[in-house]
Amino acid sequence: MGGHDLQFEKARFLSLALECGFDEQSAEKCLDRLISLYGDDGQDFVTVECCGDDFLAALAESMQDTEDWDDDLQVIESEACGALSNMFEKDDTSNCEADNNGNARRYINVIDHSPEPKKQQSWMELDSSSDGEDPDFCITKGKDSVSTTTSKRLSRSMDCKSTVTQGSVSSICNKKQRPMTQKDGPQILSYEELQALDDFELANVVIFGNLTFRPLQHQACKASVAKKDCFILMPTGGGKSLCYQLPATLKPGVTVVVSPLLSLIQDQIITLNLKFGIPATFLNSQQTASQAAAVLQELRKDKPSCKLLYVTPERIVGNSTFLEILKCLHRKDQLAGFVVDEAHCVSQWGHDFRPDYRGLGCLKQKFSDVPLAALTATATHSVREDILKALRIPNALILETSFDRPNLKYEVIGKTKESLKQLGQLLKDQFKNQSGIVYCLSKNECVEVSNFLNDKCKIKTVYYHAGMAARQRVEVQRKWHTGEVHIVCATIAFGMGIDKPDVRFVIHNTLSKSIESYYQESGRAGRDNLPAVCIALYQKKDFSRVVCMLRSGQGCKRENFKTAMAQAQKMKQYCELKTECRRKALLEHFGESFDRKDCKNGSNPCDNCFKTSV
Ligand SMILES: Nc1ncnc2c1ncn2[C@@H]1O[C@H](COP(=O)(O)OP(=O)(O)OP(=O)(O)O)[C@@H](O)[C@H]1O
Ligand SMILES: [Mg+2]
Repeated sequence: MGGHDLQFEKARFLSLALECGFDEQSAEKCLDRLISLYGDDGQDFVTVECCGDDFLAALAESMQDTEDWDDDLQVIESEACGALSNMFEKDDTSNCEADNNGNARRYINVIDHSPEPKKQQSWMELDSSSDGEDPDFCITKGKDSVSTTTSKRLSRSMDCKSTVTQGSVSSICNKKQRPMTQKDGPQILSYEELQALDDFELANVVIFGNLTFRPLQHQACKASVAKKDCFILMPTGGGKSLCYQLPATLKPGVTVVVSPLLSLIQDQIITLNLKFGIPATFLNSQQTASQAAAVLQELRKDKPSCKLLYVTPERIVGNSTFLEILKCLHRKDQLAGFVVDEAHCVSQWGHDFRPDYRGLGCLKQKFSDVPLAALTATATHSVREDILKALRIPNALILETSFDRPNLKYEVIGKTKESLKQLGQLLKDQFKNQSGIVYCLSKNECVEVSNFLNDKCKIKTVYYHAGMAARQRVEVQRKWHTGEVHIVCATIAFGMGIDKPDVRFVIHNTLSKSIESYYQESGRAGRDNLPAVCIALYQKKDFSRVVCMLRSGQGCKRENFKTAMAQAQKMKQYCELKTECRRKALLEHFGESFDRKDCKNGSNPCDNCFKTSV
């Protein structure tokens, strides 16, 4: 390459760096080092195509970061394990109270998921007063316990006991709750209505407290009981858990659920055992030997009592003891099914690849007749194909709902010079007294943002990141959930297993590292299906910080960095869309075709569609 060409190439490198938000001076220095590294003979290779990524990686490294990235969730994971262990060590009866005969009663929440926006809550009593040996399920009418045809159908396989009084699932008021008024009163299902339900519908009402199914949940339950392999794609908060938890309670035996994080497992185990009364347990590599031994002993019984067993992937892949247990369950006809939750972790092209997930293909290889369900909210077409192949379920029934969340309004706002002031103003103008999350890229950023909002803008906020002590994090979660504080400034550590229905806004103070991450994080808004806003505050400079974070996270693996960069570039493109529909861009990323008119004419058009429609 001649000198002229090198100059030309240098200009291209510099414009690449500027485009990614790096400053010119640092870019020039880094480029000089790169050129000298290749020496005179190797200068032909100094092209953006050959070493653009290496250049960006070196530039990111040279930035002498003071930022404290929050990509190490190990601390939170260890604590989740501790919390889980504690739960199983003490007999938790906090959710129960005694009836007149001294029997423990458990109350569960019934949420009406009718299409009307306002959700109503009522309370239903789970009666566990009869003996525990041979559990039965009965519907009582008035005072007399009448075993109905429906109850017999359910009693064949359910482990939970429930009482539905007055011929209806209705307001058996939880004494711990406020009394109900006419307005927020109970949802009543008449005795006849209950009788008309099929087994799945009845279990959905009685065990899970939902009056209806969401799209595809019923099909997913049916497929599972019919022993079909399934691939379930539903948006964030769409209700994927029910698709395997409900059939697990109906089917004989144990359903083994693979989940990537202990914190997610912790959430599920608590909900299943304490809210729904479904016996569920877990196994993972951080348990003590005696804790694990107790679970294994239970699994070795002829008829284990637990319905769901949660495991992290490393528990399965290459673990011969556990595979033996699975074989033993299988021989006894007690292996009801496998579930791979957050299945995008299987694929290297997904946004959250976990190497151990890749080995889960061994499940179908060893237990070909045991149905496997894979579930995710974020999979592009190629990721989906990759997952089906890796899990060896090429003929799985694909159940897919739209990724669209029509109640979410997507918006990008260019940052001004005083971006924190701008954020404060935005919160005051648009989200006063509303619950929301402000996502930040690093630990120091979330502390800084929270302090600024508190001190300078007089907006009450709290911050959350993985570096805080467990006690503090629990306290932050409590304050936010109870509405004591409306706004959390957090890193991505805040989010796993969060299921707060009334989050009205998610603001990204710094863009996410990929479209998949953005979809997941922004998807925590509006889980109650009411309108909510997802705003990304953007400036080019922030992208260079994302590059620095990716560089620090991917170590020296060139390929990983390259993939991560490609994903981050797409997020950047999303932020830089001038006129195109953001909803369409998000959905098309996941391979879903979408007509822009639906965004324009919908009740929550994205900012670009809103601009062009007025
Ligand atoms: N049929 C239903 N009726 C009413 N509420 C439901 C129904 N199904 C699920 N839900 C509720 O919706 C919320 C989200 O469900 P779930 O956690 O299963 O979502 P998800 O699809 O797994 O989301 P994520 O992708 O974030 O993991 C939960 O609070 C759940 O109780
Ligand atoms: Mg889920």
